[in-house]
Amino acid sequence: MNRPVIERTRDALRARVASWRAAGQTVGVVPTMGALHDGHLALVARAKAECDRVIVTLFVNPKQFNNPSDLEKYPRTEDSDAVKLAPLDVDVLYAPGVDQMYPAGFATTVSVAGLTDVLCGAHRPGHFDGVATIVTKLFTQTGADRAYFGEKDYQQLQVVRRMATDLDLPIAVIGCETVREADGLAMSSRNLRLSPEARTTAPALHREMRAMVQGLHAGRAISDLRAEAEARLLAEGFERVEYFDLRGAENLDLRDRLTGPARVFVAAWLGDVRLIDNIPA
Ligand SMILES: Nc1ncnc2c1ncn2[C@@H]1O[C@H](COP(=O)(O)OP(=O)(O)OP(=O)(O)O)[C@@H](O)[C@H]1O
Ligand SMILES: CC(C)(CO)[C@@H](O)C(=O)[O-]
Ligand code: BAL
Repeated sequence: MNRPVIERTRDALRARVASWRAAGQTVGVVPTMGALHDGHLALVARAKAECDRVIVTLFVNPKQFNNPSDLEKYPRTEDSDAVKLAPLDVDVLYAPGVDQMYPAGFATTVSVAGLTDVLCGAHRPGHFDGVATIVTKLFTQTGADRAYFGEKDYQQLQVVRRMATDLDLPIAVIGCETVREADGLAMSSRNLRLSPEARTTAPALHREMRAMVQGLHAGRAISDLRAEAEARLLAEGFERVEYFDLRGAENLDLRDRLTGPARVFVAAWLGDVRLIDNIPA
């Protein structure tokens, strides 16, 4: 039970990884923006089980925030994050400053076409360019063999897989199931910003996704199911539903019926918090 060593610079991180490599050890990385919860810790536990050494990264990446107020309000809890990682014996918490990741003159963007045009990509302009750019840097800086991402951010997982394949990055991208609260709400750092009342409303999102999947299996039309789900969410106190779609699990192509592997995806605003979730259909 040790708090992880905290590294702040790419060069110090690389020196440490080089010493592990010299000893023939494998390295796993879990990229995060901090405010750690049990969803993150499940990724870390899986990495620990599969790799000799584990790096958790903590960087609130300004380039992926399309909304300045969202960036400003993003929870920052590095000290308690380090405490939460101690029982998992994580080797390094890599928490670089913005100057390490985006030094003066930084001018490169990694952009994945197609997959990023839909769902969150359509509603958060520039978001996935910011994610793909920073994840590319985290992969090259850590030199990890395996990287762990949650299915809660399913579109992100697919974008990162595409990017790693297309750029021949020598790293395996592993997707891990969404960890939920007992009432079905997907764990998320942004849940910390829900008012107590909004927190009691939030599990409706998961309930409505399950109702949608049940309805689809019963042969009902997606347009009717979507209209009913949206009406119920608005009646329960959600301000706005951004999308509520059935899409192919790999290419995220829009579907109007169940054919092959597919998932239901939702994004909705509750107060000033944007919640996203998805489940297999
Ligand atoms: N409930 C969860 N179950 C499994 N993985 C998760 C869960 N929540 C987040 N993750 C994963 O943890 C990694 C880091 O995510 P991040 O730090 O953005 O946390 P988050 O809870 O998703 O925060 P946000 O509120 O920004 O969505 C991502 O790969 C993300 O998919
Ligand atoms: C992958 C990630 C750490 C990149 O900043 C972020 O998008 C996240 O926390 O899911
Ligand atoms: N969990 C995905 C990161 C973001 O919403 O910016």
